[in-house]
Amino acid sequence: MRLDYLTIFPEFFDVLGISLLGKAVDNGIVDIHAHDLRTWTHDRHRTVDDTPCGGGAGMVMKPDPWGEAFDDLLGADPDPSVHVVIPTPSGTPFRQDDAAQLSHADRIVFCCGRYEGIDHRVIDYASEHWSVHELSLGDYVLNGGEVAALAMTEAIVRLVPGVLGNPESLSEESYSQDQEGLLEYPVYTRPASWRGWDVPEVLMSGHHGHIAQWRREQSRELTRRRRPDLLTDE
Ligand SMILES: N#Cc1c(-c2ccc3ccn(Cc4cccnc4)c3c2)n[nH]c1N
Repeated sequence: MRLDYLTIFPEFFDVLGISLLGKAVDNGIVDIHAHDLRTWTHDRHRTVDDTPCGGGAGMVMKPDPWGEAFDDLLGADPDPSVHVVIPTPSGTPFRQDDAAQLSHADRIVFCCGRYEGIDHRVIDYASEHWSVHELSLGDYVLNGGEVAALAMTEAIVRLVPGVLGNPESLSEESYSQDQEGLLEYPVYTRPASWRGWDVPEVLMSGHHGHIAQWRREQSRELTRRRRPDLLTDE
């Protein structure tokens, strides 16, 4: 899987060389390239923004640098197997299903905007050539797309075979299909008693059936309290 990031802050993506994703890069499972969008500017000030047509506060990212970056990175031939991910507050919510689908992609280009966003014609042009996903990390406002791209990257890449040491752990996580899309149950480790708090007895019983039942009940109760929207049968 090749991941490209178009951004005016490429250093944001230096962290991808650390930990699990770093190992995935070292193992050749993932190939990461961060690009400074100003590479595709031609004026002395390396300008990437301009005033919004129709007025309004702030600045909008000019289309030209993005178009020239697309030309260099992707060429002009349409290829639906290339996925262009545009983090945006107006995007559809990024969910585990999106991460799962994108984990099968061979190529993903993240377009990280700043200011008040990217000239919409960039999205229109990209949509004619590649598979475009306008996605939002959540219902809060960030200053740009980089943090969202990092979070989406981790959610996607950890699902790629060979990246996680123990793929079985994926099936027991919150939002995973094996968990019926419920929140994950509380987890514990040693010691059995810590500052007056004990590990639930059932988890120390060695009775796998009782443990599985307790975990299902915990997941449903936690989901009922915190995320009733995830419950389908109530
Ligand atoms: N994904 C995602 C996001 C973003 C986000 C993503 C890209 C950009 C490019 C610029 N801004 C600032 C900005 C602020 C307000 C209005 N319009 C733009 C971005 C915010 N904010 N919140 C999310 N969940």
